[in-house]
Amino acid sequence: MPLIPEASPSPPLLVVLSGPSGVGKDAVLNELRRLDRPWHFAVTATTREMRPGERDGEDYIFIDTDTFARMRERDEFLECAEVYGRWYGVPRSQARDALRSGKDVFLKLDVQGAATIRQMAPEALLIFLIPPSLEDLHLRLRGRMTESDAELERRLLTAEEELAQVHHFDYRVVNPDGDLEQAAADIDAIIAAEKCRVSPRVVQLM
Ligand SMILES: Nc1ncnc2c1ncn2[C@@H]1O[C@H](COP(=O)(O)OP(=O)(O)OP(=O)(O)O)[C@@H](O)[C@H]1O
Ligand SMILES: Nc1nc2c(ncn2[C@@H]2O[C@H](COP(=O)(O)O)[C@@H](O)[C@H]2O)c(=O)[nH]1
Repeated sequence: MPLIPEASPSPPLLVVLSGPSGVGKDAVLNELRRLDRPWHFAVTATTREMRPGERDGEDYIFIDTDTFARMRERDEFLECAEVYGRWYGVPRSQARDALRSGKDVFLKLDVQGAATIRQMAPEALLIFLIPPSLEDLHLRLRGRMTESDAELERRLLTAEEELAQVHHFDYRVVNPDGDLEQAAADIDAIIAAEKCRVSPRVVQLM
């Protein structure tokens, strides 16, 4: 009798979407939401100010520095880091509960955050989003009009350092100019391929 291959659903993935500031992580994540897959998009807590058009609890959970520090002391963050002088952290319960319910979980992190997750959960799937060129990245960040000139300069300098870290990731996806659908389709395809692995990634979070 021929063997029947293992056909049970593969375990949920912990997907980190990283890349330099302004490359389009949020824009691509919004595109991915539209695909309506069984995915949970973690909402990060931050101490930075809300930008015009942002919604508390949807784009970020906006909290003050004392509240963040208390949550950090109580070990309530799966990962947290100071980025550009503000604190950002993924609430642990959010990621854990979604994984337990069988959903793949997306985290949007800077490169240092991706490295922390790799150490903590080596089976996490790390995707690095890159711009078609540095010039495109500059134009996107400038065009967003959310940073002062000094802050813009700081983010662009950091971006060059971060782009050199691409080899720490499992996949790199280009976010082509004016074609978010392509970037989202590439990520969707990566996840579909991961679901077909003979030895699937198994993520265990504390
Ligand atoms: N494929 C694209 N083509 C053209 N513009 C884009 C594309 N993707 C994103 N943008 C624009 O680039 C700007 C930065 O995008 P976004 O805020 O999503 O970046 P981000 O990587 O999430 O940044 P940050 O890390 O600072 O949160 C936005 O104005 C967005 O509309
Ligand atoms: N390490 C982490 N980095 C995070 C997290 N949430 C967001 N970020 C990164 O911060 C910068 C700035 O974001 P902005 O919204 O203020 O422009 C960007 O690179 C994000 O990827 C997190 O929970 N941990």
